[in-house]
Amino acid sequence: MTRQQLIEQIREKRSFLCVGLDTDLNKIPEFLLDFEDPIFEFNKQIIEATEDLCVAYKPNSAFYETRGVKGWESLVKTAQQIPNTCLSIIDAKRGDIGNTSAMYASAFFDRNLSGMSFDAITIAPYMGSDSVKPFLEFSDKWVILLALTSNQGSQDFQFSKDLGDEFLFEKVIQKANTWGTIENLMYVVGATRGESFLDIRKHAPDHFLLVPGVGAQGGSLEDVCKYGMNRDCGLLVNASRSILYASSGKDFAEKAREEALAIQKEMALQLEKAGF
Ligand SMILES: O=C(O)c1cc(=O)[nH]c(=O)n1[C@@H]1O[C@H](COP(=O)(O)O)[C@@H](O)[C@H]1O
Repeated sequence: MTRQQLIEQIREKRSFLCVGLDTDLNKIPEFLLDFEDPIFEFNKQIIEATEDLCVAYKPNSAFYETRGVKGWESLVKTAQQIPNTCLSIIDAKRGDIGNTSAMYASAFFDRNLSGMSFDAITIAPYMGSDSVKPFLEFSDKWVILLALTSNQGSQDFQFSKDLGDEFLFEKVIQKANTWGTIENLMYVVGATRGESFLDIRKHAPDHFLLVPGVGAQGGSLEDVCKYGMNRDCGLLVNASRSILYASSGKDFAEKAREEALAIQKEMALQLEKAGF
């Protein structure tokens, strides 16, 4: 999915919601355990219940890898289930020496090899340009680079100023801006970082930002929009647990839809306010 197509989806659906598919066998409704592939069945019903309300889905690979071969099969089927009106993001946080990154890239981008062809992948920037470039070499694919994460530990390195008068996350963005373009590179910025979006937008005014941390982690959608929205919206706001596990009963998909709808309505207001 291109940047322009993504913007069109946001405009049409009045939403910049990304539903995180962090699907945990211990948290899904018990009756699904009778299905041959409970994780896939859960994802399928969540996708069917929310696809008109969101513009992206983000399975986090950890939740699938933890189940070995079975989990990998659920992930492949889930990837194929994501409609092409939504950006498909694999949250794998990869990055390694060049030839290894090339293997990771084909694992998630090359349908002929792996059965999966995600539109985008999350990448850690720590190993530098040659660890990121193999992902950027795939045409029509996106790298979503960790810039300022939502967790407490982001203080350890990302807010360090040891290299001068700017934070490390600002240096990461400045450098990475030379690796990709606004057409194939996004940054992860946690919703829990409110006013830091002003610093991010100084360095990346036009990039899309993937913003996890609303819902279960307590980030404010209003602040994210106030400080982070640009003229193309420029935001994909992720919620995982608050949507997926809105109910643990038979009505889980319906309740997930209600939760997604509440977020979408707030997003529509914010888009309206921004004249988008
Ligand atoms: O890259 C991510 O998506 C990510 C980055 C970050 O800074 N914080 C963060 O929570 N995430 C992911 O976003 C999702 C958040 O899930 P919930 O807190 O349940 O909405 C999880 O899959 C996290 O791994």
